[in-house]
Amino acid sequence: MSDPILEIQDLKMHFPVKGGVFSRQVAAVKAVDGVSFHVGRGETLGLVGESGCGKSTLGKSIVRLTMPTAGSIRFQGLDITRMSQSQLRPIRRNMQMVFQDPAESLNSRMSVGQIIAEPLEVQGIGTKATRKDMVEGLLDRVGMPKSAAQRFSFEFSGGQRQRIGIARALALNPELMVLDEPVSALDVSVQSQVLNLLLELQEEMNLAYLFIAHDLAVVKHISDRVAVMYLGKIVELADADVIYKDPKHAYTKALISAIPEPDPEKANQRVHLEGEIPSPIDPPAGSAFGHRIQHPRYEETVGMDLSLVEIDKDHWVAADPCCLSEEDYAKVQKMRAMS
Ligand SMILES: Nc1ncnc2c1ncn2[C@@H]1O[C@H](COP(=O)(O)OP(=O)(O)OP(=O)(O)O)[C@@H](O)[C@H]1O
Repeated sequence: MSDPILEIQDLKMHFPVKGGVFSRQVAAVKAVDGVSFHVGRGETLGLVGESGCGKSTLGKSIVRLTMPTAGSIRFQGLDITRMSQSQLRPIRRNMQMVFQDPAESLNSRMSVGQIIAEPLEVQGIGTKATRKDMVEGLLDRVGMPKSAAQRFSFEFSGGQRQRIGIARALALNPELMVLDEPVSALDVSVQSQVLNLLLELQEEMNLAYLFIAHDLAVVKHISDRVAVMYLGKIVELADADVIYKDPKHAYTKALISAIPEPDPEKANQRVHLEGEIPSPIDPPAGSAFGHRIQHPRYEETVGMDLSLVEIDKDHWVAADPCCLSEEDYAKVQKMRAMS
């Protein structure tokens, strides 16, 4: 394993739900509910799961756009979980976030040059003249002409706007980028161009990526490891090729089978995801996926420890009898007893 740049331990982000005449907290949305993982230097960890499972909330907590409810975030060995905004300022140089919708995340009243130069200005880097050179260098790095600096982001296509967003995130020479569905809003042909750009930049700058996506197809080519998230928790985590070739969890298997398959015979073997995702306000007491698929062993899982167990080397899966084959569940129990 490469040296971890980011270590997340039992992270929780619960949003209060207020009600009644006194607007008191009556419940909580458990958007992220006890997540642990690490990202190595220069590594890409893909984070996948359906809409609403807590991926964006997790990404925003990691770059501390929100203050997590519990758990810890260590970045470059420093505990940043409860740091104030002023303490975070020097750290933000090294960790940046790129958002899904380039149109929304780029200020339409600023020129592209101003957008890219803004983080440099905030950090007090360079003079106006040197920042101009830096902006041109950054545009060149993401495959855009220097002349783009004088124009506005809305004058560009979706793919070009995402390149501008990436140039802005690169301005401070970060070591970690949290990429929240950076290609989901783009056409398939443009997606692969932006993914290739991210791969090139990673190689050049030894960048680490936390790459968030809602389907496994997008993260397949870019990730070293993949974490699968369901209702605020990680249910499986392993090397990318292991996740695709030997998935253990029923939810991972369902996500894999949703990847478009040109071979009609294989396409027929699709596992359809049935039922509704349970609410993160009132999650099931037992297996959240078992509850969704109305698994006959669901009741057994109420109050059970369903946390991750290392079933094979570096392959972690939730110890959930509703979601594993009998053989894998027996193995998981054995591994847990041994640890
Ligand atoms: N500020 C907030 N206040 C209350 N609930 C929130 C807030 N932000 C997110 N949530 C809820 O937390 C849950 C997780 O949302 P989140 O956006 O993190 O999921 P996601 O997996 O990124 O989904 P998507 O891909 O649709 O963005 C959802 O139920 C959402 O409604």
